[in-house]
Amino acid sequence: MSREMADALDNLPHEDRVRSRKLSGGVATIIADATGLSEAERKALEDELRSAAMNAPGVSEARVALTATQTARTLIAIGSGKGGVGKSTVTANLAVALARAGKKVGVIDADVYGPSQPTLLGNHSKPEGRDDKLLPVEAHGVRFLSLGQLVSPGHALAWRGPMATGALANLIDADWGDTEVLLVDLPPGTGDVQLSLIQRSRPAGAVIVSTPQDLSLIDARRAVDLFNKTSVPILGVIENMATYVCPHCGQASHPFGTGGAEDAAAEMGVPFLGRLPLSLAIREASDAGQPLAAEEEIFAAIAAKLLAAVAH
Ligand SMILES: Nc1ncnc2c1ncn2[C@@H]1O[C@H](COP(=O)(O)OP(=O)(O)OP(=O)(O)O)[C@@H](O)[C@H]1O
Repeated sequence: MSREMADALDNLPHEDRVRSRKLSGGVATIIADATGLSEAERKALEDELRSAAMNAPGVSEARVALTATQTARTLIAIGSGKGGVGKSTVTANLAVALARAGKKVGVIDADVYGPSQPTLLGNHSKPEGRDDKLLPVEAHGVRFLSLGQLVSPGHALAWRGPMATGALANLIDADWGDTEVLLVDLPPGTGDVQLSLIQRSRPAGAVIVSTPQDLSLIDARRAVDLFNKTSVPILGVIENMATYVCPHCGQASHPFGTGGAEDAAAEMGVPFLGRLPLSLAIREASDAGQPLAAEEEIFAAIAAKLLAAVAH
């Protein structure tokens, strides 16, 4: 290789990202580090390096390889055995708590029966597409995509297997950029839709949300079984709608019992992450799209436990 050629490849753009360069038989091979870049930025980096290399004397072909193209991202599935236990509410609050703890957080709302994250997170805008990929929208420092954004408002979803899986694939393969933790709000239940969604998204772990009473716990056990069957580790169980404190007299009562989910978690040998009260403030904050307006401390503690669980 002549001195001139070597110099030409020495003057590539994005020097800080170029890890190696080689010129052999007219073929330039450049390896660059694309850590943390979005899909569009990666493409721009690749294009600029290729055209700069092609302009170097003696180069007839340029190959550019990008490393670290996948950000190390932890996908966590949030499931429940049955509907209405507050899985979506817990997901939204947990996401914002994780963001406040300094994590780059995304939420995928895969609830085919009732995608509610746009309401819970208070942002009903539609995601745009770039390079054939969806760009998540943002609210409260959390990026999110919802199946609900893909249809017009008020249209019932209840998609069947292949359609749901296909739509979810678009959400998972979206341009999540440097997102570190991605929570997937699964549809309630343990049927085929859930099974294929779990297999498709291959989460690093799962969290089960349950109310404290027996019937809900039987279903929660089924959800645990489903994750065991698919070899997804259970990161823990969250008990929702436990104690109710009367806003007028301050007396605590337990409409759905209390402690049931903690006992069941112990019996199943899975961690217990925390307990949330049945609270008007949580319901009002959810309806208003203001997650963490209520019970911020409990959600922060659960988020910390969850981060510790995925670190192991
Ligand atoms: N701890 C709580 N205290 C008071 N209300 C709650 C609490 N958790 C959830 N809710 C309310 O319960 C209802 C159901 O919650 P949510 O939609 O999160 O449940 P879900 O398990 O995701 O249900 P589905 O999967 O069937 O949509 C909502 O109106 C929500 O505001």
